[in-house]
Amino acid sequence: MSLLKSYVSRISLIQLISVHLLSATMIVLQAFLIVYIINSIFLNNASFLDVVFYLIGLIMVMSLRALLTYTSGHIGISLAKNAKAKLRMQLIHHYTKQPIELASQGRSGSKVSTLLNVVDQTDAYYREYLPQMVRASIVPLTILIIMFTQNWVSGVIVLVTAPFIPIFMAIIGLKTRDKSEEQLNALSNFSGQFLDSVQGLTTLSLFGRAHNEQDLIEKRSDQFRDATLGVLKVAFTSAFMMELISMLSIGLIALELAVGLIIFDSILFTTAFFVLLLAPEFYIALKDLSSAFHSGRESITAGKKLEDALNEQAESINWGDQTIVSVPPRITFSHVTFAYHSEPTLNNISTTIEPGDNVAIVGPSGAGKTTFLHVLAGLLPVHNGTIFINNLKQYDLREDVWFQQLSYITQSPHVFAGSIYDNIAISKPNANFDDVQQAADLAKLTPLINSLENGLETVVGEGGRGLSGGEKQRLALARAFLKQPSLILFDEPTTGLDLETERTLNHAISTLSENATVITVAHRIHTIQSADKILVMENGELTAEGTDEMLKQSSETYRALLDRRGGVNA
Ligand SMILES: Nc1ncnc2c1ncn2[C@@H]1O[C@H](COP(=O)(O)OP(=O)(O)OP(=O)(O)O)[C@@H](O)[C@H]1O
Repeated sequence: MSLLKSYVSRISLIQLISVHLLSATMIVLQAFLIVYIINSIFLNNASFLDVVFYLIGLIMVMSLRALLTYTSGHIGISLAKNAKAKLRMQLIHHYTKQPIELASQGRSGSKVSTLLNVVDQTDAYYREYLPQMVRASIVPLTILIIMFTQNWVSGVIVLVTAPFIPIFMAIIGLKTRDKSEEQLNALSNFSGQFLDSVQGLTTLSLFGRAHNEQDLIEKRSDQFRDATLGVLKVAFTSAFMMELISMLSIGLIALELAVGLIIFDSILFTTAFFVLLLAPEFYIALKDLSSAFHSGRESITAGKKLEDALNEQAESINWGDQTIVSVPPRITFSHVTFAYHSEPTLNNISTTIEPGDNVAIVGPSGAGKTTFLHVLAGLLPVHNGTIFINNLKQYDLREDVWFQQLSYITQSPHVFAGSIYDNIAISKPNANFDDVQQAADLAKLTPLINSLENGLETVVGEGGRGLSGGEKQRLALARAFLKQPSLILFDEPTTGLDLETERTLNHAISTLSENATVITVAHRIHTIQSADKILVMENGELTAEGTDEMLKQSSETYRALLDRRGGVNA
């Protein structure tokens, strides 16, 4: 609730209050003019000319009322538009700021659903709930005061019956809160299931599970339909109850007025008529509030969900404002520890990597090699200890300065939906066409590009042409050639690449390493043995480091690793 409220500006609130104060005045004026005109024509036998000014006045009041209703709606719509845009920006900012450990936890489908559907559900709060709340706190009160001044008995009837509407609203509100939470969860599950299934369709088909997944999607879709119908059921019951209460109340007022007018002769016709015209206006304002309250409840639930999503916190890195003076930098790990959960994944790691070094990280699966690269890259925060870059604490550096120095070639580089050109240029936004072409050439992408009808402009990624594992690696290399980083982190593909791609990779990395430090999670004997320094990791610890020659003598684990790769005597 407070999140949604925080997007309501004071100016919009003042505008809404002014519009509804004016609107309340118009309602009273309209009833007065109708009573006056009818009384003049039917009881005082006035001519058309006698009342023509009042008629013009009535038309103007009615038009103004319509204009005020439109203005109130317009304020609500622009409030909703601005708030939704800000909410989406806040969410995107939050998601992009999340360290990869948190980013990889949540399902993408549910995040997409939060960003699109849940934000959309807040719409009703600004468009209906808020304007109606303002209206309901001004219009009924004004009418009630006027009624008391005219005929206190009618005022008392309204005062006694009116609380039933908020009481019902509160009961229904409690019921809809659970129902709309149910509906939002069902929608989020449905979206998550659908996106995950589409993304994993190949795997599912290979395991013959596509039909099971289809059934699951159908089940989730049914759950969402049932939850929606549940919400609608409550909404219809609520509308029926509101209608009943207001009809009975207006009937009661009419009866009381009729008794006063006909039997006791204690009330004037004009007063009775005036009160009778105002009574429905009183209940209309409350009924509108009740239906707005219903949509508002859904929005408030959505707001809570958004608040939860925004409050989902993981330790993030607070970067400083220092720059790197000399590149490639000297990198020093001093007692660095990192844990995804309770057990440390990197445990008390200390080592120094000299500028221009070619370092290989080896170790059994799950030893923490990739995590080492993530932590050094600044994608995961160090929990204990410090990484020094040229004697400066890493986090004292400016974030953009640090990432400017870095290229990280993962095992499966991401290909964005866009042209090959855009996918390469992403690493250096101000690059010109020749730079991009040269980078593609150095990464040996040119034969592929030349074989395509649209060349560098060929659309790849989602909605475009697919790329093979080797082609993705070359694309990542082209990004690195374009960027010319001073530090290259490379997670060597474990899957067998064809000889040509492997040769290209070797050649490209050695060209890039002429002006950069290269740290590779290495799987191939050649990479390991040609490294200046090898780090041996086991269970998150750095158990040995040195050259191939040194480690063959001193490290049992290293010998075993080489042995398994058939390279102990290489
Ligand atoms: N996002 C994550 N959340 C929780 N635990 C994780 C996460 N990523 C990795 N781990 C765990 O951390 C440990 C180290 O993983 P890491 O990927 O760094 O190992 P690795 O040495 O690179 O393994 P491999 O050679 O198989 O790629 C593993 O036990 C892994 O299960």
